Amino acid sequence: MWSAVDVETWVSRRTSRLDEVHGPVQEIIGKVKSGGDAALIELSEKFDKVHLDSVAVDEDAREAAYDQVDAKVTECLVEAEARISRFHELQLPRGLWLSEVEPGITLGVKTTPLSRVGAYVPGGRAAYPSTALMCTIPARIAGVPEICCCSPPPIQPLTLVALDIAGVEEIYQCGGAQAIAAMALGTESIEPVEKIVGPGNVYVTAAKMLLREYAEIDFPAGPSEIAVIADENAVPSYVAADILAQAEHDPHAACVLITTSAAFADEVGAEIKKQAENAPRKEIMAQALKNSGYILAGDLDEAVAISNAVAPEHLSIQVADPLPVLGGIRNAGSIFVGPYTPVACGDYASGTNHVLPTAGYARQYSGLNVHHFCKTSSVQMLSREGLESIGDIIETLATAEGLAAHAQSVDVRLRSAKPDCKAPLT
Ligand SMILES: NC(=O)c1ccc[n+]([C@@H]2O[C@H](COP(=O)([O-])OP(=O)(O)OC[C@H]3O[C@@H](n4cnc5c(N)ncnc54)[C@H](O)[C@@H]3O)[C@@H](O)[C@H]2O)c1
Ligand SMILES: N[C@H](CO)Cc1c[nH]c[nH+]1
Ligand SMILES: [Zn+2]
Repeated sequence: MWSAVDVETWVSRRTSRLDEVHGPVQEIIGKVKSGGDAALIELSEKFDKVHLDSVAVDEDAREAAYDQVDAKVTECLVEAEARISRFHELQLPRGLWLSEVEPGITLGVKTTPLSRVGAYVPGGRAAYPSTALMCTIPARIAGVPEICCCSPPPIQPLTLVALDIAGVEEIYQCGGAQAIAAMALGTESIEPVEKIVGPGNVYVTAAKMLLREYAEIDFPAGPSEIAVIADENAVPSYVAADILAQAEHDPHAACVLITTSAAFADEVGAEIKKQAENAPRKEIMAQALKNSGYILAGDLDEAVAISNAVAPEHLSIQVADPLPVLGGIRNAGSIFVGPYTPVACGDYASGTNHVLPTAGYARQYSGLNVHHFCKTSSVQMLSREGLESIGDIIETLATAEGLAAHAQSVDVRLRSAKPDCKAPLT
């Protein structure tokens, strides 16, 4: 169950799964496109075994959910909300900045929140109130005025409470690829959104990838993963615990230990066996551990190179001198340094976001943050002096491209008599 794996096999196995479900997911998308709400209700019966009269969740259901949630859990969700908000507020870009880069030429950037976004909160194998917070708080902080959320039926009271704490009022009970299709294409009840964020299983992720023509997405965020870089100074029981924490999410979760010590790899294997024995989700863990294992590295530089090739969702660094290792990391969704930083800190309560790219996509994507919910427009303001200083460049290049009207738009200003108009900021 715990054995050595080689990098190439491990990396290639993880990226191949989305193609396998393209057929069924296309079929689901087609049904939602033609059938709207009725298709959502039919697909919920088929995949979630739940009969719905309507997909929309009303305010009464949101309020009633509090009675079904332990008060201490609600309290902790409120605490987590505050910490997640604090970290994401630090990311807020300036609404507008302007800078005079040379006399008469002022350039800048105007940042605008998206108008309407959809958050997918998974709910198949576990309730994910923490993900409800992670998906929606950055959107709220960015200033998105309309945030809607879909989660599989029957929607979990925990998810409703978390969404209420995050300030989300537009909620639908609808899961899987059909939820993504509904948010991207729209139905009678659900207005289409500009962008869809949030993790999910392989059906959810495949639908997000296939519907990018209709709605922008965050990134593929599928079954959870962890890579641990450890030397012989690390604590085997801590490393095993972090591996099992991600393994319990999904049979397709994948965990890899990259270590410089074969003896340490064996100790972690023994700990995994011991800790998994009585774990409530041991069957899921056992499946996930089939996708997992260890890689022996000659030294920490090699371990870093292997980790960068893997590009894990979560990277835990458990070595005596972690900062040089951290410095070498190029590809990782979220990084956890030192023995007292379990990945669960970022999953729930430190404040960082746990919606992260999986399957090697940390190579090109960043984890969810406030910038995912903003777009920028560049801004420029030139005075006559500014235009004079670059007019010749514009006219020469426009003429070289055969675009005389471009050249004329400069010429008409500089060669004609100065009209009675005033440039801003002059
Ligand atoms: N990467 C991240 O940021 C992150 C964060 C949290 C959770 N996760 C991951 O999210 C995933 C959640 O998965 P889940 O399954 O628990 O919940 P989910 O909400 O993603 O999926 C459940 C839905 O899948 C659909 N479905 C199930 N079987 C199907 C089938 N045969 N054909 C078509 N559709 C089908 C159903 O409609 C159901 O509503 C886990 O893999 C977990 O590891 C990832
Ligand atoms: N580890 C998950 C991301 O892969 C996030 C999560 C939610 N709840 C617990 N963990
Ligand atoms: Zn987790």
